Amino acid sequence: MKRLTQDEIRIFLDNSKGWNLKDNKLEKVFLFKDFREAVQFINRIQPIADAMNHHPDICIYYNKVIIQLTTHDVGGITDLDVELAKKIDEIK
Ligand SMILES: C[C@H](O)[C@H](O)[C@H]1CNC2=NC(N)=NC(=O)C2=N1
Repeated sequence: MKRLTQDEIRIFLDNSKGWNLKDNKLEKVFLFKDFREAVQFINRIQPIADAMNHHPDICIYYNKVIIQLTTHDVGGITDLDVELAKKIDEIK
């Protein structure tokens, strides 16, 4: 994995929809009809995250899911976080 520079992070944010920088993590808020759909979304993330061995921080508030991405092993944002962000966008 490769830690991203601030410029590389900015390029991803500028070219993505809904991802922001929060506490030095990539963050996006996803809204659903209800809790069931929110949980189903998280369940679709699970096999992707396990296959990558890279896992999101997730908060769920009824129909709102907040995904935060950082690489805990290096204490920063890496290419794995951007890769996972793109895969999560694909399954929304
Ligand atoms: C031991 C295991 O491979 C590591 O702890 C992996 C698991 N998933 C991970 N996920 C994330 N987001 N960051 C990590 O550093 C990380 N490390």
